Amino acid sequence: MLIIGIAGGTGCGKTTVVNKIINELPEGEVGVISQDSYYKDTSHLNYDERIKINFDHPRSIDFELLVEHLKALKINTPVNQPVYSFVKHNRTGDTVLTHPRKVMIVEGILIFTNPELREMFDIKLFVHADTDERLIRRLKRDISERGRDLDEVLSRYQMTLKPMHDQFIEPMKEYADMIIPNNKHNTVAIDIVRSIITQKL
Ligand SMILES: Nc1ncnc2c1ncn2[C@@H]1O[C@H](COP(=O)(O)OP(=O)(O)O)[C@@H](O)[C@H]1O
Ligand SMILES: Nc1ccn([C@@H]2O[C@H](COP(=O)(O)O)[C@@H](O)[C@H]2O)c(=O)n1
Repeated sequence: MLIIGIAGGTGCGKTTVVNKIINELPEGEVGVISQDSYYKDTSHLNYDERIKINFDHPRSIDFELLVEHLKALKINTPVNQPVYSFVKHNRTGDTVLTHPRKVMIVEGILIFTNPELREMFDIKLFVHADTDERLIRRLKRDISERGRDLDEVLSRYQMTLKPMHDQFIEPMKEYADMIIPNNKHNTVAIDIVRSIITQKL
């Protein structure tokens, strides 16, 4: 199994890049695990307590479960990926049965911060988009898809997102094998990654 890690700040385009990579590959050959599915369970908290969580800090992620799942997939065992709700700030209780594939892509803002997980990646990619571009994209996406409003996005940005990005995410570029510039849609980089995957299939 080839395991590819794709990191980068919120709104840089990780999900978009992954979808473009897999869209033109044979179905069933490449699997995806999203770090977002592994936000810790917050059922013990009420909604007002949940919205105060710093979701840009590594401690908000259940890395133990993520590593356990990736190890299971490596030995050909399917896993139940949790489903996460950005509206409720919690896991929904549903899971998605995820089968092992020849190539597994793991994507998420903080995936290179955990040494055990980082060591599991055969290839590490970092998607870069400028800070202002990412904020604009995040605003539009969170308002249209994640049940947020302007104030929510901007206050989260100032209070936690930006400081955590500077402290934990940007320094992870150091570990990347390749940085994908994504201020504009980058078809060349996507073709390169797709051809690396195709060689493995
Ligand atoms: N290169 C790009 N140019 C313009 N918009 C983009 C680009 N890449 C992604 N987007 C848009 O930005 C938003 C965030 O992208 P997404 O892939 O969800 O980012 P991430 O997974 O890194 O948070 C989405 O609405 C997506 O359509
Ligand atoms: N309940 C939550 C959980 C996470 N976030 C934000 O999601 C961002 C990471 O996801 P991307 O798809 O954008 O990479 C991260 O910056 C968290 O602030 C949230 O808003 N609410």
